[in-house]
Amino acid sequence: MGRGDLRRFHRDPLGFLDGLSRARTTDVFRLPWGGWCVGDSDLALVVLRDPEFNGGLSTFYGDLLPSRSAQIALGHTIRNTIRPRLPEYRANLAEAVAQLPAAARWPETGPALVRRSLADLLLHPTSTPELRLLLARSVGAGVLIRSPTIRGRLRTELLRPRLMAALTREIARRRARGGDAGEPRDLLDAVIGGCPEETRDPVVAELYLLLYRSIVGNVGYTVAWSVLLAGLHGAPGEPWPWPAEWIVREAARHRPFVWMVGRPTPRAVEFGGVALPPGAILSVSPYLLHHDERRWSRPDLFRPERWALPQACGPYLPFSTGPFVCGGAVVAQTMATDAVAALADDARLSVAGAEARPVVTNAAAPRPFTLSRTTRSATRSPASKRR
Ligand code: HEM
Repeated sequence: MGRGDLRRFHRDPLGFLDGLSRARTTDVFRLPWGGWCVGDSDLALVVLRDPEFNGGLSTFYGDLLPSRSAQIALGHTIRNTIRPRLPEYRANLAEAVAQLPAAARWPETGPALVRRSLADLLLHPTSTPELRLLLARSVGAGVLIRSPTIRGRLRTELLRPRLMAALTREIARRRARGGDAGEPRDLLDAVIGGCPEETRDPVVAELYLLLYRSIVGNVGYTVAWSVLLAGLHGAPGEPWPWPAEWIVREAARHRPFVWMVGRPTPRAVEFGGVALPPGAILSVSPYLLHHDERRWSRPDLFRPERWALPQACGPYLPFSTGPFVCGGAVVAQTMATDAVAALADDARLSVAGAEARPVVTNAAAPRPFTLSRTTRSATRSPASKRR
């Protein structure tokens, strides 16, 4: 990518992608950082749904697992481990939200809140203190989302090997002890039990971190987008006028955290007016689909009330679609909605320093902002509280 493009991309990544898509002369256009992007919404859905582009192993797991059936089995195990623990997550959220400072620094507070509310399920308290500490430090250290700065990436390079080594030791320890056949106590037990027995300890560690990132990072940053956008568009000093579920849905439409998903072409194909060699990466951008003016009314506006009529909405894929759709979509939607509801409960929220332009590395995260939260019970006078 040339310097000019790089500058424009950093300044406004989504505007840059919009510009490329508008200027395209074919339905598929070249991305300056490599690969191709599908600009036409119908063709984009074909790429995600057609068996031609979705055979073999999913790009999410890469080659960490030996077969598609092993990938699917692990996804099911993880979802079934988290789902029954959601009431516990909800109860912990209320406590974690109550302990936030009156003015908290976001977006990191999003993942921190999710991590804290799910702490014992992510890693059982009997795990080594070193590993617990390293995982806690992973929030905001480039493990959940790639840092945009060299300094940030250096910090990640220092933390990540230590985290992987501690995880691998914990996995070896648990495997040597032998699992009891009961329910997994935490996500790590679920990953150990949910992948084929011959999977090596360091690979189990990679799989754990991949799923940990999906849960803490993807859900946490989705919560951050939700409060940022609701804060920017709600009336200042007033409670938000929308149900938490609509806010989360609309935030994931307007600013999908996973802004691109890619599929390699299985052979030389002519697609969208372009001749592609085998192995070329065809990317689909949920952002572009969510802003297709032919399929959405005023997609440029953040309008949670559009979700009162979901049947009138256009193609919506924050969790992708087709055979490789997110295995935790329903759980993730519930977790994000619960977190936004807990933050908005009995509170007035206002954002400062917020803007809707993201920072894009491997995903689209909000830029730093502050969220101030005042509970209405705290602002009532002692006399009115007694009444
Ligand atoms: C808001 C939060 C989340 C978002 C936005 C999200 C989004 C996605 C996306 C876009 C994909 C890739 C699909 C593709 O390549 O087409 C994916 C895959 C996946 N996600 Fe999520 N995810 C979230 C949370 C979760 C959670 C909480 C879990 C676990 C409970 C989870 C488990 C998975 C799994 C297992 C896959 C791989 C599916 C497969 O290849 O079989 N995700 N996710």
